[in-house]
Amino acid sequence: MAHGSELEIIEDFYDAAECERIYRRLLHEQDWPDNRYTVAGRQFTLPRLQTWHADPGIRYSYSNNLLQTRSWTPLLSEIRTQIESALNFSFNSVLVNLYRDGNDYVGWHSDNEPELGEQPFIASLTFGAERHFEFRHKQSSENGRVLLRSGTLLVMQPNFQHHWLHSVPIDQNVMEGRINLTFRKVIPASNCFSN
Ligand SMILES: O=C(O)CCC(=O)C(=O)O
Ligand SMILES: [Fe+2]
Repeated sequence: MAHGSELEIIEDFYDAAECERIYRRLLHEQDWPDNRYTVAGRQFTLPRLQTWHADPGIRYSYSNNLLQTRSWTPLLSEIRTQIESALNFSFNSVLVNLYRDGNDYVGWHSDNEPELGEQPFIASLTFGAERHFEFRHKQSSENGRVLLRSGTLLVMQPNFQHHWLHSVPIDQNVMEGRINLTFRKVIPASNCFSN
């Protein structure tokens, strides 16, 4: 595929029994906020539910405009440790998305906020319903999609954010929920603006 090594898909990172256990725990343990937000005086409804967890001192404009920063739950910490040792990389934050059914989605975007630095490396884990993850090149007409099954680890190399947009579109055949975790490394503000 054209995206080559920019996107790596590791199926069965968690087996079916672990996926079931993790999905249930996340669904019930996360204190899901309302998805109606007011930003700059304008109200909008996010087409999914989200929570944002980060190490102390980590600020992220996307989340701070929208979401309060929460501490790591024991389950999220456990998963972080497993992802970090598999990928040999340390993350300091995770965005948790709940797609309640196939009507919930995320529109076209790339995860390239300045706080993620020049080389944003993102690890994404899926639990629950399978959904398509679509991508399209920012300059050319190239595009593609992969089916993300429960337990799949998707690794987005920095160039993926540079060259491609991605989305998880509406799929009206999907009746079940899906929880996606994207582990990120936000550069602390003090380093971001030095020199
Ligand atoms: O749910 C997914 O697979 C992708 C989520 C995503 O793109 C994001 O949180 O930035
Ligand atoms: Fe994303």
